[in-house]
Amino acid sequence: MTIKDCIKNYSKQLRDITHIPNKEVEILILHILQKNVIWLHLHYNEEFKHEKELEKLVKKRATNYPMEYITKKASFYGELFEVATNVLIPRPETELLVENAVEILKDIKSPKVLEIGTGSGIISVMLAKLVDNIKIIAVDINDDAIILAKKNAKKHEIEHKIEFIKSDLYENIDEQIFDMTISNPPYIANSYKLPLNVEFEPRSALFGGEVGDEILKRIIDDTYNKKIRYLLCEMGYDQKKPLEEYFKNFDIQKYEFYKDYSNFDRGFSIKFIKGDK
Ligand SMILES: C[S@@+](CC[C@H](N)C(=O)[O-])C[C@H]1O[C@@H](n2cnc3c(N)ncnc32)[C@H](O)[C@@H]1O
Repeated sequence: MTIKDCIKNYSKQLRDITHIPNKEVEILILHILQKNVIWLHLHYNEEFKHEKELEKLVKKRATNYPMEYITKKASFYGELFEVATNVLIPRPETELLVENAVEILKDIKSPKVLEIGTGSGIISVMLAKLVDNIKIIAVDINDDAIILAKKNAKKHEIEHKIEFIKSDLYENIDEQIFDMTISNPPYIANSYKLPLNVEFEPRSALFGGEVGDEILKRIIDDTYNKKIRYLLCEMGYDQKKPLEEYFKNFDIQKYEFYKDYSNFDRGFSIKFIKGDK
């Protein structure tokens, strides 16, 4: 069968799970051949010699298994990152968290940042690439995440700017001064029924407790107690109201919520008044 016929035939099996079945079969073919799109356009009519492998991958994808876990790649902020099973796949809305952080950090000379829940390392790697003289400590409770994040830091040649530590929130971080804590923590309520494709991602990266905002609140408490000036977090679309209420417990100079690309509330930045109450 030619590449063109393979795309036509195998895309039928993906119609129920994606609105771009042809494109996805193309990506799987390119993944098998380790070639790029330009190559594909020049070789559509050639025979495809790896049909068995393609059939296997299409079958897997038809179960809603994420493409990124098959290709082991995801793009974030216009850059390519490695992904791995048992670590959350980067989401485009998290780019807004990075963007907001860069806006604040560009006015701080040699900023020191703590990232909680680094996952694949996308946030810390992008900050390291975009902010001059930055130093970052990035933590996660998941060993696989730490391994992957280190790989991504190396791939982007900024490993000297980030120290990765296995830690439950601030637990293994010794007393030191940070200008900012940034986090995209797990924030979904434990009882929430996940879409099928998300079921393949680690629960520890997604679920934040009975209500969903428990880890977010622990991060707010600890960041305030550590006297860190800025806190930037991603959050669930329905968490603005309860979090705004929670902010009343702290001395805050200013806070702002931001929306995602679909116009849902998606995160916040807090500037604390440093020092004791
Ligand atoms: C929503 S994922 C975010 C991953 C990555 N930063 C991103 O934006 O794609 C949350 C991450 O927090 C980590 N995590 C969950 N609970 C944690 C805790 N108590 N302390 C540190 N990290 C935690 C998870 O392992 C996961 O990697």
